[in-house]
Amino acid sequence: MEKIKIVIAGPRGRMGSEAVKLAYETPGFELMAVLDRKNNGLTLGEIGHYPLTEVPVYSDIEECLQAVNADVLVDLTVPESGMHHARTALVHNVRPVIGTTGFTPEDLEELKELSSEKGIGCIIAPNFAIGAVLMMKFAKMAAKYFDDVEIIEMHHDRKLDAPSGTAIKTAQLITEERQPKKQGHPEEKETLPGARGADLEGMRIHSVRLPGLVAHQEVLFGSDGQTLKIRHDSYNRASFMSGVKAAVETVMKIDSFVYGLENIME
Ligand SMILES: NC(=O)C1=CN([C@@H]2O[C@H](COP(=O)(O)OP(=O)(O)OC[C@H]3O[C@@H](n4cnc5c(N)ncnc54)[C@H](O)[C@@H]3O)[C@@H](O)[C@H]2O)C=CC1
Ligand SMILES: O=C(O)C1=N[C@H](C(=O)O)C[C@H](O)C1
Repeated sequence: MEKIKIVIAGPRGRMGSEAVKLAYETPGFELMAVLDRKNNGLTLGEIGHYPLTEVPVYSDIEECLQAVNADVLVDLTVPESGMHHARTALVHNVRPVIGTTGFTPEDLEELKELSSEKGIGCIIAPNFAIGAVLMMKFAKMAAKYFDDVEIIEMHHDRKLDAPSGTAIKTAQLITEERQPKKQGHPEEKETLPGARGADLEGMRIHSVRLPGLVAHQEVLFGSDGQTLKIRHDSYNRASFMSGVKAAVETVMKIDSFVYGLENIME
């Protein structure tokens, strides 16, 4: 079987470096190039710790995709670059697998349209960890029975976006079951702004940032006399890699836009 030819954006990052390892170690994958903000013209071997002396580094995606024959672009960067990379990949008929979070609803709509115009797969995955995807599915199930819910996401303090992509996706899945409802006391007042967290249709989302954390989330449901807590913890970035692998394999087989790994899990 032919190998899946991959370009990875963000190879020096916490996630990108794990993804490089995955692409390098997976027999069915071939790492064709990486996209880095700097180091254009060098090789991956020269900028990282890998014996990948043949893999070229590009700083410009247009130049990269013209020079390299790729099937899939994996992006693990920042929202502005991620969006530019995903859009450009689709234009070049390269299938995006995007783990970068912080996209706006308009960004997602644009990628959905472009993917449909091109008739090729595009996967946006706010969380690649199987446990986190299950947490989101369970939260959606529970929302059918509980009207009151608060999401507490906890991440390392190098994270740029808040709330996390996972928290937003969880909240969106919950809204598919829950009617909008203002939670808490009808006359509650914040004496310190932000104390009650972000508000999505009346449900509250809280973002904790601390050194020492990796990626954690609790979904707390409450009703008369009982609470239900659904929690997921990622203790390292390797926890995301089986999901990245599954997304790369799946994006080759689909011809549509997918937002969230729960949509491709069997
Ligand atoms: N979907 C998922 O399961 C997960 C998603 N993430 C998301 O992935 C993204 C990256 O996270 P981390 O690896 O922790 O961040 P990081 O800060 O460690 O890495 C980001 C990398 O992107 C690079 N970069 C920025 N602009 C670039 C450009 N134009 N071209 C090429 N590279 C560029 C930076 O130099 C940096 O090395 C974030 O949006 C984060 O929220 C993180 C963990 C899991
Ligand atoms: O930045 C991170 O670390 C993570 N980002 C993703 C998100 O925003 O949900 C996924 C995971 O939580 C780790």
